[in-house]
Amino acid sequence: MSDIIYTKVDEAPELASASLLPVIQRFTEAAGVSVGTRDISLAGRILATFPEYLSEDQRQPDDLADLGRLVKTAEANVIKLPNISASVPQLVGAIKELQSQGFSLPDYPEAPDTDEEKAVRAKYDAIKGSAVNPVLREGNSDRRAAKAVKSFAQANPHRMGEWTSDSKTHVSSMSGNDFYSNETSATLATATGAKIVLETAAGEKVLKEGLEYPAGTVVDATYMSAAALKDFLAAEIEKTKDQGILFSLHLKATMMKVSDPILFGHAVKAFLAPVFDKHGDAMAELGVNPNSGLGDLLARVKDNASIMADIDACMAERPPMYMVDSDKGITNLHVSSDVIIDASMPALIRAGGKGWGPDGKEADANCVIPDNCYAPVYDEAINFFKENGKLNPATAGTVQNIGLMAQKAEEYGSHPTTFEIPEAGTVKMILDDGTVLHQHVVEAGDIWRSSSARKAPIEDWVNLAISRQKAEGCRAIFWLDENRAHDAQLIAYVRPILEAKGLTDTFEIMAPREATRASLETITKGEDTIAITGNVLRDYLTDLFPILELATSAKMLSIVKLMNGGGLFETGAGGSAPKHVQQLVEENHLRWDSLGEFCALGESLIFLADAKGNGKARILGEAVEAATQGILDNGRSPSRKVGEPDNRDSHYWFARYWAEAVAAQEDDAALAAHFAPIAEALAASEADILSELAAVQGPAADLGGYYRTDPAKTVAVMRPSKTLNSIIGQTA
Ligand SMILES: NC(=O)C1=CN([C@@H]2O[C@H](COP(=O)(O)OP(=O)(O)OC[C@H]3O[C@@H](n4cnc5c(N)ncnc54)[C@H](OP(=O)(O)O)[C@@H]3O)[C@@H](O)[C@H]2O)C=CC1
Ligand SMILES: O=C(O)CCC(=O)C(=O)O
Ligand SMILES: [Mg+2]
Repeated sequence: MSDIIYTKVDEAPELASASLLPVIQRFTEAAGVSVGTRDISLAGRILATFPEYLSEDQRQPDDLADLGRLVKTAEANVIKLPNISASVPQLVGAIKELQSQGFSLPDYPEAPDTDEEKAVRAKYDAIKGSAVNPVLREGNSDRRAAKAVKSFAQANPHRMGEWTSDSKTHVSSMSGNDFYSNETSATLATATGAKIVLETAAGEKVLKEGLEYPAGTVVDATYMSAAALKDFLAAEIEKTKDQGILFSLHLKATMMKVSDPILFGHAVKAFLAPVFDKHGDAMAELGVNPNSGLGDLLARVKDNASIMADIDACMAERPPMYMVDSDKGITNLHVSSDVIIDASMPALIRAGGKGWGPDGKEADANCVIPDNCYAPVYDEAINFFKENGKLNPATAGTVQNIGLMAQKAEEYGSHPTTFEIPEAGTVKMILDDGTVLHQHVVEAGDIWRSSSARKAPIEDWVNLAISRQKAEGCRAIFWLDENRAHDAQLIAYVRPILEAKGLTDTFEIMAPREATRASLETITKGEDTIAITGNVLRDYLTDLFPILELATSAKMLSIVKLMNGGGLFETGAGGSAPKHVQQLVEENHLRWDSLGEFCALGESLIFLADAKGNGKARILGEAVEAATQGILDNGRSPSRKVGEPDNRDSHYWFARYWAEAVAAQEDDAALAAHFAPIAEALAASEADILSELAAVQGPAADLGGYYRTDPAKTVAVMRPSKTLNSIIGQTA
């Protein structure tokens, strides 16, 4: 096993790796540190799942399972880049591409019938959505902007859209019968097994059995009423039209992979309600599944003139929709994975409450976020900016995050314990001793979910928050709502730990709405605060605040202190930026910023130095920090425009600053001597390297695939400088 594992992923970060990883492997070799890879890409995970369909030489090991074991050991040192959490259209796209590349994989069974089809579907469904992060995250999360990154953002503030008090942008959520209002929660006194059943007039149907919870686990259950959701969506569509603003829906269908595609499907149905009323049967025959989005729907009905005419007539009556890409006519309801609330809401807030309309112009929007668990965060942020005007990134303090996520804590909606209820009845969670822990009376179509958080991760999270607050000395708030069932159980864990340590006055506990306001007030004053949150708010806030403070979450330091002693270093807090790949393919310019990778690499090397007593690794790690500073100080980050320096140029500068920093240090003369000629060669060849890199920009680039690019073509595109390659050498 290599000392450090660098994950192979998809899209923009994977392209960046083709250029950056050879530098990392070459430089770390000098400290006796090996950097290997494990494939967690969507394509790689698909291939690893179906060996029986592949020839011997096409088969791939199950690297995710391997990493899942590694992160439970003290030896783990993993640099984790963002990977695709696939929606169904993305999964189907990846399968088609792999089939076209000669992998005879089975099709994704849309409506599985035979036992074989059902088995294939179950395997594909396990790959869907957020299937990687919950396996690797065997620790809680510590996300913040490194000091250098925050200072740089203050000295070079990005443009922010203006907020005015008359903005019509607002958040709309259900008035009840949602996950928030129906939640029940309990902490288990002893370890137990459990099952989930649906009792109907016809008898008992087991939804899930074999659940096992250790003592102290907080177990919740709740449901959203489909009828209430339907009424809510219909009313919001009308209200949006009356207000003359854009209709927008914000969900996280990738991470909440069971619940949120269903909510998304309800919105598609509500928007096209008259069309579904009239043509429902014909559309079902054409294979339309509203959960797959408007894009898939249109592709299936395009040859039916009568349905198309009714769709056009319906859309003409509807409010304009918030667009993902107005040039290409891609709406908010086209593909569920295109609108990811953690990125979409902050982008809209950063823009002064504006979204793009179908006419390509900016407009105010109704931000529909059906459930009330976390919608108040965005609602209050919008209220705050309407009252106070936009945030000033030059003077704003920072909101750091300590997030509960270890051992699949609070994996709402992505759980194997989330169900779309097939028929009316009572859902019960029954413990092994017969106790009914939770029960809800439900109707057909309601979405019922249970999630849990174990005792050890909760205690670890509170202790991590205590140590981070001690290190920073700033305000620290537990974002917990005492009126919410689940949060009340967590508060019962938090208070005694704080009391026992005499820290009750050091920490505040506030509901998300109040905590949002308090945090915005704090950073507006130029002060810092730590948001100590559950898993979903960890996700939401580590995009919201970075996007306001730094323009992007790509620059975040994202450390997962694994509970068994290892380290997992995530890069940034954002995703895999599909738009960046598109630009590279069209005009050979990659605007992906690898600052997240640089930060993670520095942390990983210093962690390795501590864990293995490797002094050379520490020197390399400290030099990475100096190089990252150099990138910022000298403005070497990628530009967004073709013809200007891109990701590849930034890697050249990173390699050069890194080599120069090692060559300049005096603690290890041998290491300095090893790096001096590399630094000199990089400096001496600056003009040649930069002109070789610049020469390739402009024309289209061929990667030989999207989900599984051709390795040789990718290297040719991402390493176009012969001079740089001769200094760095080949990938190990
Ligand atoms: N941890 C993980 O594994 C995560 C995976 N994802 C996955 O990523 C995909 C895309 O998600 P999406 O929500 O659109 O989020 P992204 O974070 O990929 O994109 C939002 C926007 O942020 C900017 N951005 C993000 N990263 C960088 C970077 N390194 N350098 C420069 N700009 C950056 C880009 O803005 P611009 O276009 O203006 O340049 C981008 O379009 C999905 O498949 C999703 O499932 C999402 C979140 C986390
Ligand atoms: O796992 C995912 O799909 C997304 C994770 C994410 O957005 C995050 O951790 O910030
Ligand atoms: Mg996120």
